[in-house]
Amino acid sequence: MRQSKFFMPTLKEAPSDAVAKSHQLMLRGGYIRQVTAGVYAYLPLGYRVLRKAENIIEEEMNNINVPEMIMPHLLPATLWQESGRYKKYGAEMFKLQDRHGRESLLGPTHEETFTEIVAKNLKSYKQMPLALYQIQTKFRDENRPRFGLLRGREFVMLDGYSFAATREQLDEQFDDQKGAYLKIFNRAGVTVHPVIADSGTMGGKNSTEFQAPAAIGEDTIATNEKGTYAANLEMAKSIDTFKQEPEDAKELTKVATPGMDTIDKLAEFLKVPATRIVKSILYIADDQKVLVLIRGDKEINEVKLGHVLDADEVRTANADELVEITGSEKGGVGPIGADWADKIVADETVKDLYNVVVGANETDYQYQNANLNRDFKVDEFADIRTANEGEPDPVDHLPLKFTTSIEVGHIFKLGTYYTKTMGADFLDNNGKAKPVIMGSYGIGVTRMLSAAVEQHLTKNGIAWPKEIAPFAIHLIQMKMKDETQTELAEKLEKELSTKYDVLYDDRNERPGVKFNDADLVGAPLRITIGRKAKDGIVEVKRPTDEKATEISISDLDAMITKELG
Ligand SMILES: O=C(C[C@@H]1CCCCN1)Cn1cnc2cc(Cl)c(F)cc2c1=O
Ligand SMILES: [Mg+2]
Repeated sequence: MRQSKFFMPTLKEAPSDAVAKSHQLMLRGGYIRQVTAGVYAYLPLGYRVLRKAENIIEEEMNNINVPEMIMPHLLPATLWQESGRYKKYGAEMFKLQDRHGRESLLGPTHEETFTEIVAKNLKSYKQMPLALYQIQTKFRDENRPRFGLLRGREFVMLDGYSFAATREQLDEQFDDQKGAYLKIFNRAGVTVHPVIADSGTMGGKNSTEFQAPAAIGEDTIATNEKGTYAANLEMAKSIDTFKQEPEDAKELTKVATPGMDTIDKLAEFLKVPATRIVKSILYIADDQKVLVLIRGDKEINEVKLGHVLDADEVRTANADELVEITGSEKGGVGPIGADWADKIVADETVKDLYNVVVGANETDYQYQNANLNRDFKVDEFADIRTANEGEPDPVDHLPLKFTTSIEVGHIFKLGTYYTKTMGADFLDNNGKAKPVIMGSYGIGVTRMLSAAVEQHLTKNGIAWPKEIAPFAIHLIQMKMKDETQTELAEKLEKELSTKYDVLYDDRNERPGVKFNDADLVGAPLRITIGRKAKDGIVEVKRPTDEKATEISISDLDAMITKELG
């Protein structure tokens, strides 16, 4: 490809609102251009990378016998009303009306569509297990699109769906997909950890996320050094190492603690450790008042709490509700005499405590020497705490390490939620009607490209992993008027193009411009044809090399084969 013909508008500086490095580089390198908030055009350089990633996906899906298809982007609301999800997603769903006033939407994901078009056509167990996938543009009206392709409002997703007659078949399909995903990320040069993840509103208990470590990531994962435990912090479990020596129950006493509205202040004021304080937070779960207790040195994990409460909406009571319901402001709420609570849920760490401090349900008053069962009850104990870095993991009891990461994939064992609500039954081998069992699987393809850049930054640009690099070889000629250089450059372009994607920088630009642009293209191998062409010498450089090295033409092929395969 001649660079003089390759539309690649580079920028010296990225716009100030681009904060993520991958966003800055994709703008500066002319990979993408924003059309409107969170919506991008993929220019030739960006599109080449996108197509390479999609090709890897197509090969790996082929390898597990999962055929590709594509669903419409424009969907009827009726489909989502049938599954009961139309009203569940608010502003994030792109809704529109067609000319006949029919409610429609731009697909944010396609569980309903695959249930309608595929699951409803599977009448016999003999037709399963079956899986299909698409690489398709999704629309989600993110409130704050940011970081370029990391969080856009229109993005490319690989989404696949599996259909099974039995749980065992689903388990197998899930493992096949997980294996294929690990190969896809590996070939795309994106380091990922498969982690235990929250299934959110998708039903089913556990799902697996593929998390790519990167400083810009919005997620945190907890892993141990042996790699035998990895979970999204929303779900991570840790062993509580604190043990309080048993004590005789002392007399319950009420104490004034004016202005002590944080655990640290309270601990200081009463001269007790935070582990002798039990925090009480009032939650409104759907319409239930749930008092949640946790030891003073721990934090409530609201995703875990949500699983325990099994409610659609879980939120903390606001200041007014707090006073109205409990009679106390924040910090003074407690479990003693809390008859207003529909339920009292406590983290497991509250169980083996003696003579603790709890709110007296009166602003600025606490009880000391409160004891479980004598002074207050707990309806349910559960792990609702956020794990802390350094605490032992639940598998090998090794210290948990936290890593900031980007969610680039998420796979779910959906079960029968969609097929039950939308009526996709099949006849099993006993002729009994049963709902098809589904799985759904996804990779954020455009997000994955940004993750690849975040993981392969160089001082002045990108070091693309070779399988998704926009070009494998970047030929740079120093002086376009030099006949010898042109002759060699054109010879190399012709020969190398038979085996590799070659970008030949034939522009009349100064060397500095050419090299700066080459840093942004980030091809695994840069070959410079300059003064020494007449001696049969060129320079080669990888994006991660500090500087170029000279090599004679006769050694070039062997070096390229070693470098690029
Ligand atoms: O998309 C998934 C689950 C899996 C992920 C892998 C590929 C198949 N889908 C979860 N999710 C996320 N955001 C959404 C936003 C809107 Cl507006 C919506 F209507 C639905 C969803 C939604 O269902
Ligand atoms: Mg997810």
